[in-house]
Amino acid sequence: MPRPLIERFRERLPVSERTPIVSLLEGSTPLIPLKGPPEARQRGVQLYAKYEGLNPTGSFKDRGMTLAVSKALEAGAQAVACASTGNTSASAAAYAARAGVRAIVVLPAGYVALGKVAQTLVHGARIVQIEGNFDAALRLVRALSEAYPVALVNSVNPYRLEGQKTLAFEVVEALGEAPEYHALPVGNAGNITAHWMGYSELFTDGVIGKRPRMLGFQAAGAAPIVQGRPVEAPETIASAIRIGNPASWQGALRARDESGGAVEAVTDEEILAAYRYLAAEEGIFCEPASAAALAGVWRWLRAGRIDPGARVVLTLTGHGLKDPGTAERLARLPEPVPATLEAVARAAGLE
Ligand SMILES: Cc1ncc(COP(=O)(O)O)c(/C=C/C(=O)C(=O)O)c1O
Repeated sequence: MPRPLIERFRERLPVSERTPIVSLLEGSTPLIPLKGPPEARQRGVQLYAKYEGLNPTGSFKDRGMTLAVSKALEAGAQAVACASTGNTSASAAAYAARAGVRAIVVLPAGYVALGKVAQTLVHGARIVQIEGNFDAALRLVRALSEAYPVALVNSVNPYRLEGQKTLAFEVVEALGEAPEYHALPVGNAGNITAHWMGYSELFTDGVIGKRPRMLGFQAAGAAPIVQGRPVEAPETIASAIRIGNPASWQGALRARDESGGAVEAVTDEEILAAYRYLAAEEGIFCEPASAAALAGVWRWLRAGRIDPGARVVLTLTGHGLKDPGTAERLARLPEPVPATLEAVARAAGLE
């Protein structure tokens, strides 16, 4: 029976018996062994998908939000606030509803794609659209949290990363030790920072004898860390990582350098090829941003950069249903056929 994430890893989290636990039984997601593309099988490389789309709101954000909202309640907050149209706001809204406090989401007007915030609205969040840009939205949620009993739950909140580091604990539990490589998409870079925190804690405590090489992948049109400078107008089909100036930039560099890993860019075409492969060949439907992890590892495999026999964990950060727009845009319905057995069998490829 899955337990609240905070209960499972209490001794490694900044909580006490005074911390109320706000939980939707997040975490405990499956680590699914993949058949893998030929380039992996030929080299005896075993890929695993850490399927974070199976969290309560459909993304890894729930790991950080359960802790951030629990700590906000402990501190007497009456509301939580963030500036995000994506998975962060959906998760904040769900956990605020669970906790019985208000969720406030501040967004630049015109930025709001209803599909992206529908989940947030259904959970009862209060969306505030401002006449300003994203930076202004971030500045205003910070000001709210300083002037009112409102907890800021963007990824600058340290409790978010503390909660997200638990993914590394679950991988080591499942494999018995750390994988040789751990790949994931990089947007604000909170997640790669948190993964590295988790593995480093276990390494320091002697639970694991080595840490994985961290492979972070950005979209080519939104790759500030790869380019070494902020990207003014980031562009990619992977909307969740369309970020030009990552909040945890330094954390990503630390994970890359201390692990002997890399932060590289993959194209939207490579992302979509990995997105289609995971759904059609492995039965795993993740959102485009998540598929960047496989896109990058696939490129490393083709270049012979993954050691033969290695184990590679891919963090698939969100469920494919979180971005139905992309799935719909790629879908092509075939022409109707006569309602006869012959026509249907032929159309189904049985003849
Ligand atoms: C599915 C999915 N995959 C990857 C990322 C990148 O993680 P970070 O590198 O830790 O930012 C996000 C991030 C989304 C937000 O930042 C937000 O929703 O505000 C995501 O939703």
